[in-house]
Amino acid sequence: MKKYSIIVAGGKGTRMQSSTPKQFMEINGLPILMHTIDKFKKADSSIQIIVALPKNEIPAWNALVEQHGFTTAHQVVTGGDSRFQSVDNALQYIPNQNDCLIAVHDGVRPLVDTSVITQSYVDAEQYGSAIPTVAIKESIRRVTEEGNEMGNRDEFKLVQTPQTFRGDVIFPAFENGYIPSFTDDASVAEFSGHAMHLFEGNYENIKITTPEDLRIGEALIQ
Ligand SMILES: Nc1ccn([C@@H]2O[C@H](COP(=O)(O)OP(=O)(O)OP(=O)(O)O)[C@@H](O)[C@H]2O)c(=O)n1
Ligand SMILES: C[C@](O)(CO)[C@H](O)COP(=O)(O)O
Repeated sequence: MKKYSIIVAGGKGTRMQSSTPKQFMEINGLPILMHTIDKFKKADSSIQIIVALPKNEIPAWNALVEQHGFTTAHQVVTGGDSRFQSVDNALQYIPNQNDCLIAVHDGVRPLVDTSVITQSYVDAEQYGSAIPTVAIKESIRRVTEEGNEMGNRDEFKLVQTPQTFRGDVIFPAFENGYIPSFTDDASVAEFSGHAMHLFEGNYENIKITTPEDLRIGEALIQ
């Protein structure tokens, strides 16, 4: 089956509180988004990469590609107002809806392990979906109206990306439309009636969201 990757980088990075979109911020001299794109190329050079960017940031991205001599092949598409919309826009650029595997990955997760990318395609072909998760290491507490109470961490997993799907699962799910409680692609696919297949992610695969995450990224990226 043909493999695609939709790398979503259409956000504003509000929580990073930086004038530069966080996906363009540099770690070890290279924009985060380029580190992320290169992980997919390294995992499997046959993967067709689609990158969703805010419309007004596309010229800046093109300038960065030029500046860094970035040659990894990718198709740039316009993102949307929500992550859902950015994925949905990118899906329109994939022709053979039923005969493909599509990994959706956050542009700001450059620390994904290539073995996790590879595994996600293998598992998605077999199960229809492949969602990387890791166990919670800390204790958790449930916030209630009265205060808070202990929670059972064995009932939860932390969810990462790439979230990978067969075309026959992801396309109909996104056609059902958006509801505000969707936080990822697994929730979209689950809402359309599919059970999600989980597999082991890698702990380093953090989502660079707030300034301290940048320091972790700097320490871990080779
Ligand atoms: N309309 C949107 C919103 C988010 N994303 C992407 O989804 C990923 C995860 O989102 P998040 O970390 O929340 O990024 P931002 O939305 O940019 O950050 P914030 O919520 O702090 O504004 C990021 O790669 C982001 O660029 C996207 O493609 N389109
Ligand atoms: C998709 C995701 O990274 C999985 O953990 C996460 O749900 C994105 O959340 P955000 O609030 O849109 O960053």
